[in-house]
Amino acid sequence: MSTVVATKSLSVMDIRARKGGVPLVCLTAYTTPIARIVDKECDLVLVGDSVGMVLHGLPSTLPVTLDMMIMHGKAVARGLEHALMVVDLPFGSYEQGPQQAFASAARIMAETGAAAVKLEGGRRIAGTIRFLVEHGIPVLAHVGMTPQSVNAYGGYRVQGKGESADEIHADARAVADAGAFAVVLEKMPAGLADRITADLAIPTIAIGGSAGCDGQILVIDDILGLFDDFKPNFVKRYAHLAKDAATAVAAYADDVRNRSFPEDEHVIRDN
Ligand SMILES: Nc1nc(=O)c2c([nH]1)NC[C@@H]1CN(c3ccc(C(=O)N[C@@H](CCC(=O)O)C(=O)O)cc3)CN21
Ligand SMILES: CC(C)C(=O)C(=O)O
Ligand SMILES: [Mg+2]
Repeated sequence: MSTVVATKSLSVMDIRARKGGVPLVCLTAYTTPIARIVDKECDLVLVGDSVGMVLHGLPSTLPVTLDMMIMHGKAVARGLEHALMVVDLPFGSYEQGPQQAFASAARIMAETGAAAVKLEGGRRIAGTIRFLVEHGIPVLAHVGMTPQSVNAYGGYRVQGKGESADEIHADARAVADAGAFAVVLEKMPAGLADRITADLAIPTIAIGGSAGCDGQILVIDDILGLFDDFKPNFVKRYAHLAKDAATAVAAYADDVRNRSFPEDEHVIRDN
């Protein structure tokens, strides 16, 4: 009989308890092989609606559907043993109110095994967050620059500069009061991210925030150098895999044209 080491995966309570502690390591994942890789280092893995832009070539996250999120959620779940899995509620699947949000979130949880969902918005969505939490669905909130509002912003612009800092701070407070177990702070001045982090009792997870936040999250393809369409200033590339892939494809193409591939070891002989 094989010995199975019981690897208990992290819960939302474990994430919540990391407030003020060792920073939470978070990344996105969309596929099983990448989930296996990030699971070894991450506390939280997000199946982000960024999947639409990163893997499907869509111009924004707005066309991403609930069915797409569920398909990628199932794939990621197969690769995780340790990290907490969170799935984004896509644009159009929750804004009508608590009932619509619950139906969408319940499908995600039942069909993928996700431990929580993430939705974008502050004060305007706080009632929905409260409803989900009261009905057993943990929520990761997301305030600041929320990409599903790109058309309202007129671009992926920094939010919370100057006067509007207090608006973002009020949004963060509202989602924490509504029962979110943590909140993503996206693309805002570091000073504001620090003030929110000091004020809230729940962990803040930054993407374009501050090193003082309780955790950091980035899109996996961005850190691997696999996504080249744009590079937000908050992205740090730790590898250049698109370049490596292009080099590999060019070498294969050369080999095929010169008949250097296949070699002896790649062909089947009769005896
Ligand atoms: N690959 C990827 N990384 C992300 O962080 C990400 C996605 N996709 N898709 C969904 C949203 C969109 N996000 C964005 C998108 C653009 C900027 C941004 O700063 N854009 C710059 C242009 C950068 C460039 O062109 O190099 C801007 O000034 O609008 C920030 C966050 C964050 N999310
Ligand atoms: C970058 C994170 C926060 C996200 O929402 C996504 O990947 O969709
Ligand atoms: Mg998202």
